[in-house]
Amino acid sequence: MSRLLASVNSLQETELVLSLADIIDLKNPAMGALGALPIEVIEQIVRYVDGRKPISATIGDLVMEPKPVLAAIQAVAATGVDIVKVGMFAGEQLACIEAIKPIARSGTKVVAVLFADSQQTFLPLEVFAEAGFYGVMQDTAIKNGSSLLDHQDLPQLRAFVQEARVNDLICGLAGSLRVSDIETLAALKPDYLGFRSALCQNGNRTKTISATSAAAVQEMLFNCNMALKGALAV
Ligand SMILES: O=C[C@H](O)COP(=O)(O)O
Repeated sequence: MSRLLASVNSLQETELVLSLADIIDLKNPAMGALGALPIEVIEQIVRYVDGRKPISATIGDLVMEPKPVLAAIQAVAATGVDIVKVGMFAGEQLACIEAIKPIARSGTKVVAVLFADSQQTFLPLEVFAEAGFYGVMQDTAIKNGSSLLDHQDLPQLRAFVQEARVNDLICGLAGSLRVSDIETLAALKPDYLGFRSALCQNGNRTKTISATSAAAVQEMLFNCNMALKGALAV
């Protein structure tokens, strides 16, 4: 079953999705694909959620330089979130992975976010597994309405999910996903599907979350999971 990751930017939005989402993802969409929220806001939401759902949080759209990336991960992890999401933006990716390795291997759950719309070739996922990362996800860096499926075809995404599984990495798919993409992507059985745009008013990720849109996403994913479960049982 694929779980629902919902990206929120405030306590109010957290309240709105708490019962619908499986993972509460904290980010500031106005500051980029993985825009970071202020540490105080993350702390406030961690206190409010109080363990009822797992929480992930982003460190911002940072150029890959070991020192600032590591410092940002440590600051976000110290808030008590369960998972820290780190975008594999341009820069010294391998040096950053090496710098993250000691904290990832000693228990900080780090998820590497790979960008399907970037020109860079993905590193083999075993690099992240070897460094102790908790998981990997695909997302899009440029939020112009084009979705993950505009950049990766199904065989590529299926191979990504399988490669993650073989390497014991939690695997997520996101990138301006629409309700109509859910059936196709849930069939690949990633651990979670991530949403922001589809939850918001008019599908605009910088607007606030609409309860109706969030419910529609949750209902579709629930129905697809149930159908897949039924198909397995037959
Ligand atoms: O982690 C998931 C993202 O927040 C997805 O955002 P998006 O649907 O606007 O691309």
